Amino acid sequence: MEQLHGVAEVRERVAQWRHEGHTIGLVPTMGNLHDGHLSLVREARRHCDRVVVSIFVNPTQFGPGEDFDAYPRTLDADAARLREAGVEVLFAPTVEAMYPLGANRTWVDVDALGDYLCGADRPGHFRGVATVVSKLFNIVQPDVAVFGEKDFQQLAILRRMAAELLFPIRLIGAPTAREADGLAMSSRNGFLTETERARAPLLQQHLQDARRAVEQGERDYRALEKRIAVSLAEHGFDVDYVTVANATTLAPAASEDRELVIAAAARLGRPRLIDNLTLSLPAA
Ligand SMILES: Nc1ncnc2c1ncn2[C@@H]1O[C@H](COP(=O)(O)OP(=O)(O)OP(=O)(O)O)[C@@H](O)[C@H]1O
Ligand SMILES: CC(C)(CO)[C@@H](O)C(=O)[O-]
Ligand code: BAL
Repeated sequence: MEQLHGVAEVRERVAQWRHEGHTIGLVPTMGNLHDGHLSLVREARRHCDRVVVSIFVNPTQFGPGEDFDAYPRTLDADAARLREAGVEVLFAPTVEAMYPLGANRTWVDVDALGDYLCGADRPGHFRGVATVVSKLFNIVQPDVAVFGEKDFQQLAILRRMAAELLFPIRLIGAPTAREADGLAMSSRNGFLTETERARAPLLQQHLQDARRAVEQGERDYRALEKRIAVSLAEHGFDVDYVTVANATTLAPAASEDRELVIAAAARLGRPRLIDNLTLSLPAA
């Protein structure tokens, strides 16, 4: 596995691969890799014969007071895992490489989809994500890019961005990898204390309770969201949101919507955890 830090080096390697007739998959990450990330690598491998994983803790998607400085940076351990997984290139750029003119003035901002869920609590977050992913797409120019469904809103925004900006890249969503007790894997789980870690699967369990209620006919989604949020708070979560949303628009679901996503974000001690479930209701 090659470890590249410069934009020009990556472009050169990709040009060589193209010349040799290879297909290229990209898996963008912020590092501190876990089995969820490796499942994205395996998915990329299913579609392409050359895989690039990027590791970049992108400053423009963190708001003031968020954990940019504290975000775990474990490049050597990550590189070892990727080498073992058979990845061809690890692209780990510096901030200067990704933002060559300093403070960024060119932004990719996807309207509307960013207004809900995490977008409401993290203003500017998805603008930072869409901008940096555009830069990565521009550098690597992959055939396929793989993202996790754990970040459901991110995936929806990036799909829209790729379609509207005419990136000739197929975006693939990969299912959320979970610990044995159902907790969605996340780099930030490492910040949980032992007691918090034992409680953390309750987030997923509450989403399953909500899904069961909807399957059994509950259509007062606002009341359901409130019930779930109150119960999470009683279990020690500091809830940002619990939302039953339209899976396409991400707006709060109406009773006639059929494709739903039930999503939540809540702080448990230090980290903010997110999770979601999707649900298709039969035509009314
Ligand atoms: N449990 C998981 N299963 C599948 N994909 C995941 C999982 N966790 C993260 N991903 C995906 O990996 C990619 C990189 O995410 P990232 O590096 O932010 O990891 P993370 O563990 O989500 O970190 P954090 O939650 O602390 O931001 C994203 O596409 C994300 O959706
Ligand atoms: C897609 C991404 C790598 C962009 O920085 C990040 O938002 C993430 O890790 O999900
Ligand atoms: N996986 C989401 C990236 C972030 O929380 O900034």
